[in-house]
Amino acid sequence: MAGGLKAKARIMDKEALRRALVRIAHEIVERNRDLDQVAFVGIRRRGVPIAQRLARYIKEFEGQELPVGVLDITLYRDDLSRLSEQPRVNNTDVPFPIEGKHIVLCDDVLYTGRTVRAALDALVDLGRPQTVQLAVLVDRGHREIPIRADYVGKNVPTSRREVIECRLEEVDGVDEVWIMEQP
Ligand SMILES: O=P(O)(O)OC[C@H]1O[C@H](OP(=O)(O)OP(=O)(O)O)[C@H](O)[C@@H]1O
Ligand SMILES: O=c1cc[nH]c(=O)[nH]1
Repeated sequence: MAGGLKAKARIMDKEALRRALVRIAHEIVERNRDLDQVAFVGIRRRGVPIAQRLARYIKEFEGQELPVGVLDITLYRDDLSRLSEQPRVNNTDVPFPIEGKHIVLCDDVLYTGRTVRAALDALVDLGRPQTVQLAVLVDRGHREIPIRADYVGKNVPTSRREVIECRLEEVDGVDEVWIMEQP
């Protein structure tokens, strides 16, 4: 649980989370007729299991295995100077050409949009995709730059004092989404 924050409400449980990602997987298939040109890129950390799960669902429905890469955007964040941690070693791992591909960029929460902006910077350093589409589990609003998601698991109106906490089995040992607030 995030330090100093109080749990306010659980807004998604394991089943709701599964249903949201299954729906997004179907939407991706519907929107991308040339599925063999689609690849996933997850933003570390929790965007990675989301990308892996979407690829797994598409394999189950369509029998098609799609590549999954990992983007570590720490060094691209425009608020890097405000982060308390030292910049981490860049753990980006996109082991396929993104040139001409339809890239589905995945993250858990979309808030100001600055993480996604940084991810776009990191992506274009790797090549020139045909399109970049954005999939997020939760869109909580409050954008500070003109970024929007193509696929949204759940739109959650929030106040700025609140924080959305996505917990995923692969990282946190449990699948659920909470609204947290300052005490
Ligand atoms: O739209 P933004 O304002 O950029 O916020 C969204 C980002 O914030 C969180 O990451 P955070 O930097 O908190 O690190 P984490 O992945 O360790 O949770 C979340 O995972 C998103 O990547
Ligand atoms: O509420 C928020 C905002 C940014 N990142 C999160 O994970 N939650």
